[in-house]
Amino acid sequence: MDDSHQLQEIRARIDALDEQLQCLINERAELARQTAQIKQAAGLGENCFRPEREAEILRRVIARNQGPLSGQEMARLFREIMSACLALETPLVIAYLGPEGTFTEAAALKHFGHSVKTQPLMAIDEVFREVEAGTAYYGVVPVENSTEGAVTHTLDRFLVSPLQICGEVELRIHHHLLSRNQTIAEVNRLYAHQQTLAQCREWLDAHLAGCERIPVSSNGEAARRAGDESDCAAIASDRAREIYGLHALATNIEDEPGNTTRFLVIGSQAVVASGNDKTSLLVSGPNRSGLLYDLLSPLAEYGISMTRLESRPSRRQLWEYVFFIDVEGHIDDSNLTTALATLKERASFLKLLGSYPRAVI
Ligand SMILES: O=C(O)C(=O)C[C@]1(C(=O)O)C=C[C@@H](O)C=C1
Repeated sequence: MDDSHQLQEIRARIDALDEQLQCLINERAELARQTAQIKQAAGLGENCFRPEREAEILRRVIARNQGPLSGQEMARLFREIMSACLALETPLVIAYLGPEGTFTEAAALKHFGHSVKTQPLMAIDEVFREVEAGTAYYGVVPVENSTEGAVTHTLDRFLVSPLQICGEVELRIHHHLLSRNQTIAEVNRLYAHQQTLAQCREWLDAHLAGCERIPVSSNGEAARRAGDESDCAAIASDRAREIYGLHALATNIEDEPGNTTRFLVIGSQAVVASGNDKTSLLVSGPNRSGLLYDLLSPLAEYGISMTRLESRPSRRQLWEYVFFIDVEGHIDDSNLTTALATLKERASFLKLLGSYPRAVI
């Protein structure tokens, strides 16, 4: 049956708009290329990625959006346009905790868009090393989960690394039970990252009580094994299911429906203020009564909101701790600069891990 006249008319208007959009996107790409030439001529380095500028653009897209597409959806489209524009300037290499199909890969692509070159590595430590060596411009590593708390490997690595935090990514985590088999009854062994096993504990106790649970380095690795071996399953993402050709025996098996993981973008670049930023610090002092109070009170005094506090063994002295603190604001904000000067006088060790834009998408 022929398409109606009305349908043809609407499609003609869509075609005309697509043509305009395509011209406008290319015009934008040409301008982005010019910004790269200016930055390079001014000796601002070969890395043209500007986290603060991207965050400002994405926030503006969301603020002015009128629908029917949602602000987040529109921001994701602009995220990809900027990613393609940047790829014309510098092909960014992003190292992440792999293998392919991990949530860290999804976080890296959410933050940088799909026009970057991703480099999967098998351990958090390797991601830090690759960025420290300059082989990758940035790295993406998990830092905390809303159900299970801190990723201690990442925190501990900041004690010795010269890298800065250049950004954060938040990702809703959905876990699926994946296998080559068609039924749960055929599954005798289960692979997943230790944190994932913990995030699905109640579901596993109810549905796979007798099954051996084997922690592995990542959910991507778990899915890879489930693709190679019979009578086993993995807990991993939908992307891992696609990559390793597995069946979903059960979907969304995480115990907490709001399960979210926060990732950090690490690099060697100090990021300029974007207008809505966070700053991360590492601080410690000799154990004494009131130490933590003394370290935190300058923040309260200067009206700085703390979004996170985590303690870890200092690894220098028994029962001495370092505190990882996230606050709102940028290090160039005068109240934060003053508060940190006071804090520094009271601490034996203070390291600024970086100021960076709050996650936008
Ligand atoms: O404004 C710049 O400095 C650009 O390089 C352009 C642009 C963009 O596409 O808008 C591209 C990459 C940067 O990360 C930020 C913005």
